[in-house]
Amino acid sequence: MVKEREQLESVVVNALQMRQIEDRIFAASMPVAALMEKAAILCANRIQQLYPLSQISRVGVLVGPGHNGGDALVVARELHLQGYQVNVYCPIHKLKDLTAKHAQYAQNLGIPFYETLEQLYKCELFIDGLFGFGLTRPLTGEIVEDIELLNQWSQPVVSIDIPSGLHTDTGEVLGVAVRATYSLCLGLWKWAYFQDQALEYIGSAERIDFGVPAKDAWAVLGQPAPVQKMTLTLAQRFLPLPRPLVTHKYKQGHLLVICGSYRYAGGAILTGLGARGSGVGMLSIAAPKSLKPMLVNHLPEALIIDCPETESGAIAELPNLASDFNNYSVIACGPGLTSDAKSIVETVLQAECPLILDADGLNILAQLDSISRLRKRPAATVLTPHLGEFKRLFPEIDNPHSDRIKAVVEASRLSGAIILFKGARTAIAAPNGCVWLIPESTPALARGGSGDVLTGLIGGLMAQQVTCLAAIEKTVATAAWWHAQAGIVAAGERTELGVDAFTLSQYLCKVF
Ligand SMILES: NC(=O)C1=CN([C@@H]2O[C@H](COP(=O)(O)OP(=O)(O)OC[C@H]3O[C@@H](n4cnc5c(N)ncnc54)[C@H](OP(=O)(O)O)[C@@H]3O)[C@@H](O)[C@H]2O)[C@@H](O)CC1
Ligand SMILES: Nc1ncnc2c1ncn2[C@@H]1O[C@H](COP(=O)(O)OP(=O)(O)O)[C@@H](O)[C@H]1O
Ligand SMILES: [K+]
Repeated sequence: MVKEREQLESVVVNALQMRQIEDRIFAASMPVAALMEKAAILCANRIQQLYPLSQISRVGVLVGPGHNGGDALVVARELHLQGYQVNVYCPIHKLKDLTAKHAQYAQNLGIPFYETLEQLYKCELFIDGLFGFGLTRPLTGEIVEDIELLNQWSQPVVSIDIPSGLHTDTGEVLGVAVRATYSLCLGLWKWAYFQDQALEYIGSAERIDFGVPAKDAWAVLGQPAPVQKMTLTLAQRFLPLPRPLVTHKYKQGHLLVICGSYRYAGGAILTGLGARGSGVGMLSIAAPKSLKPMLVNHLPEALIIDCPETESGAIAELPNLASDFNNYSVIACGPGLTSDAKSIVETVLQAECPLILDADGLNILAQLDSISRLRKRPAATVLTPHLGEFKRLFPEIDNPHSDRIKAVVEASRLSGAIILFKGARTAIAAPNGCVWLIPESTPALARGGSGDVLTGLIGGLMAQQVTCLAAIEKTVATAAWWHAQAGIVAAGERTELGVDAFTLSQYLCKVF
């Protein structure tokens, strides 16, 4: 049972799936009112922990017409019974039956209901129960003005299930949305919590586990669930630890990194440092020959393969390497190559081992119009685009930022590759339909070179796990989670301004 609850923590659903799971619970005779009571009492308890009566007393509760409003009224009732001064604002008068019952009871308890939001301006805390996952069309009219007013005020806001006005799946703002301090996601994590465009509305995210039966979740989603968030427990499970006692360097994976140019020399170092952080057994770096002294200086453990250079200082060719690709477990190619290294990417695409393409590797892939070739490769390909690279690679996918989860799934389907779509909430999709979401990160990582560290880390982890390649996407997601956590730990110690890419690489070893 414990394991099942733990598994449910990593499940991420869309509104339709949540509705289907809920319908199964109700069909099995759970009373709707009892489920609401359970979920909302847990919310009330959490709100009291966050904002104890000793610190605030006056609470404004915003109640919508559906069951999100019903939840809010249960919270209002409980806080009132605990001694908070609760004021309710219920802008839409036509309520669903259960919500109307709770409104009636709250009024009978003597909780005051007000006609305008302005009348609640003295409240020290707001509970947002206007709309939950039932919101599908844009908000209009007075409610828009109410939410705009609430957003202008400085009091904390706790949103129940999701900030009102956000689309549960895409995280899109439907006209206007509440900017929450905390969002208490009910039951199972919803997609919006992992969509970049929703983040500034969600505030701190918490899940309220009201006991969704695992069998209902698996019946709707299948098992394992197709969309999951990475957790510490899972990341630890997917790491190549413990190492076997009897092993040697080549058994711990041999990563070949192909990167750098005279112009972008640092990209080669940072990718190498990311690989170093992964614990990979052997690291080889193919780079323009003029970079060799510098690379040896920074990465004495790496084998540097010095390559002839173009006039512009890019790698001109890979000496003897093309025939030797079989010596490597994995190849990571791209950071700092410049667009002059086209032939290198062409050559690397012929390698028979798993391949990670990043940065200029991706731009060249787009220029070569070679996405369709990836499917013919005998081993897995991992592409790690940020939004700009994503658009160049997949021009047929409209507005990928407007639903990053859908976009990454589509990109993986189109290319047959594992796609890691970088962002504030990085999303990873595999051709088998599995999606992994990275639940937290830090804007400290929005700095040149942090992606290079990630490429090395992914490559190094994959190289160590090359024997279980059925689950490459798990390894890629573990690397992305690790990278984000290193950023969080580093920013915690050094502020968000203190996490340059080199520093980030030094924090990788502090995460686990
Ligand atoms: N899942 C679970 O396990 C549990 C779920 N629970 C809770 O139920 C919530 C879902 O409840 P819900 O289905 O009643 O929908 P909700 O989000 O309250 O809003 C729908 C209402 O808004 C209305 N409406 C829609 N758009 C509108 C617009 N633009 N402008 C104005 N009105 C608009 C719409 O009206 P209609 O479309 O019918 O005209 C309808 O009346 C969920 O988020 C969670 O909090 C918990 O109680 C227990 C466990
Ligand atoms: N606002 C943000 N919040 C969290 N992580 C971010 C944010 N912006 C960027 N990142 C992360 O930083 C890395 C940047 O990679 P990339 O854009 O390739 O940079 P570079 O090419 O300069 O190395 C990615 O892993 C991305 O997910
Ligand atoms: K809400």
